[in-house]
Amino acid sequence: MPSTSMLSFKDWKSTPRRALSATEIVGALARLDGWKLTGNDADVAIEKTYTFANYFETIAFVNALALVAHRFDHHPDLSVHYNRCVVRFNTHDVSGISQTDLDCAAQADALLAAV
Ligand SMILES: C[C@H](O)[C@H](O)[C@H]1CNC2=NC(N)=NC(=O)C2=N1
Repeated sequence: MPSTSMLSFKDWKSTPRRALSATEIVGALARLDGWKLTGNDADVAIEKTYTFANYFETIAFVNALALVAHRFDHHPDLSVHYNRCVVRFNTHDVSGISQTDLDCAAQADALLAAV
């Protein structure tokens, strides 16, 4: 029986990842709020800046995002400031952007949809 633990990520680890095409990335970003493409070649990533009222809220978001990263076995680069956090996702295995990056971006947004 599959684990229903919120800490489980084995289903995601078994999902093969492939680099999305430029057309696929542009189409997907149009359906996400505030995410943009940055960098190029091996440094390409999708990025969003989340702003908060204060440091406590920023860190609470970072901690919640850590759970998403663990579940997906996919870990964003974070730039943490007093009232904002810059989140960057890319997929090392494919040297580009994969569906996992987009899924994690949507999950990051969903963390804030409830508050
Ligand atoms: C072995 C492990 O699944 C991989 O190294 C994972 C870990 N976390 C990751 N995080 C990100 N952002 N991109 C990856 O390609 C990636 N790969």
